[in-house]
Amino acid sequence: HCVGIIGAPFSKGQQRDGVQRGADLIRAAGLVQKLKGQGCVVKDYGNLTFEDIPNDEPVGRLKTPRAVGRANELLAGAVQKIKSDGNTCVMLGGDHSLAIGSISGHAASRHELSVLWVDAHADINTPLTTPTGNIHGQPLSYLIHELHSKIPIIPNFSWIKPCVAAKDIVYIGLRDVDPEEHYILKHLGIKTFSMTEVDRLGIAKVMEQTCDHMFSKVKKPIHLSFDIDALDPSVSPATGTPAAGGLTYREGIYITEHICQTGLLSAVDMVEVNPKQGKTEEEIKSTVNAAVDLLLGCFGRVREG
Ligand SMILES: N[C@](CCCC[B-](O)(O)O)(CCN1CCCCC1)C(=O)O
Ligand SMILES: [Mn+2]
Ligand SMILES: [Mn+2]
Ligand SMILES: [Mn+2]
Repeated sequence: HCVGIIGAPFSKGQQRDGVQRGADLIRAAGLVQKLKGQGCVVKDYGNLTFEDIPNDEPVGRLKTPRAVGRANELLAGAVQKIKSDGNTCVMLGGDHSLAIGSISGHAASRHELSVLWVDAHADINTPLTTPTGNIHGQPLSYLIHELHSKIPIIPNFSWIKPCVAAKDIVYIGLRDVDPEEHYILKHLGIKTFSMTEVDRLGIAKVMEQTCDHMFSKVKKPIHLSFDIDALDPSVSPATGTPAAGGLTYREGIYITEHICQTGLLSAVDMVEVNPKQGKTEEEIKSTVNAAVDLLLGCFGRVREG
C-alpha cells in the first residue's frame, strides 16, 4: 500500500475547541512508523495551514461559513495532489466538515466513488434543515447530486460541485439522526445500517451487504469517511458529539479489515478526535489509539498476525 497522509487541523465546522489537534495526536501515537512497520510506503504531506478569516459572520444559521468553505477548498487541492501522486489518501481531522474537501478532491481525480460513512450521525443536514448551524453536521448535503437544488449560495462555497450519487452512499453506525435528516435519507433511498441493523445482522453481514450494495453495478473506488464517534464512547470518549450505544472496538476494526480486503480503498478520513473532550489522559489515549488501529486495519493489519 502506498499511503499519502494530509493533516487538516481545523475546528470551525463545530463549536468545541480541541478537534484541530487530532491530526498531530494521531501522528504522535506512531501512525507513520506503524504503517511502515506493516509494509506500507508512506508519504506524510504534513498539515494544511488555514489562514484566519476575519468577520466571518453567520450566513443564515451557518456558523463560520467562509472559514469552512476556504479550508475545504485547500483540502480538496491537497487530496487531489495526493491521489495524482498515486497514493491512497489518509485525511486526519479536524472536524467532519472536512469531508467536503476530502471527497471533492478525491472525486476530482477518481470521478465515480462509493462513499462509506461510518458515524453515529448522518451529517446530511442542509443549510435550511440544520438544527445547530454547525457545518460538521452537513457535509454530505453539499456533495450529493440529488440535494444540489437545496443548497443556497454560500460565500467561499462556490467552488463545490456535487460529486456523489445517493445510491453510491452507505452508512454504518447511525444512532443520532435528526428528523429532517431521516426524511432526506428515506426520500433519497440511501442505504443505511444503523446500530439496530448492526445488532440484528452482526457486523459480518453488515459488511457483506454493504459490499453487495456498493458493487451492485460497477465497482468504484471507495471513500471511507470514519467519524471516531461511530465507536462507543467507552472506546472513544474524546470526541465532540458522543452518542451511547456505538460500535465496539472489534466491530470498528472488522469494518476496516473488510474494506481493506476489497482492494478498492482509495481515500479515508479519520475525524472528530478531540483531546479536550477527554476527561482523563486515559480517555484521550483510548480514543487516539482506536483511530490509529482503525487506520492500520485499512492498510493491511490483520489481527491473526
Ligand atoms: N445532527 C447534529 C450533530 C452533527 C454531528 C456531526 B458529526 O457527525 O460530524 O459529529 C445535531 C445533533 N442533535 C441536535 C439536537 C439535539 C440532539 C443532537 C447537527 O448539528 O447537525
Ligand atoms: Mn458523528
Ligand atoms: Mn460525522
Ligand atoms: Mn463528531
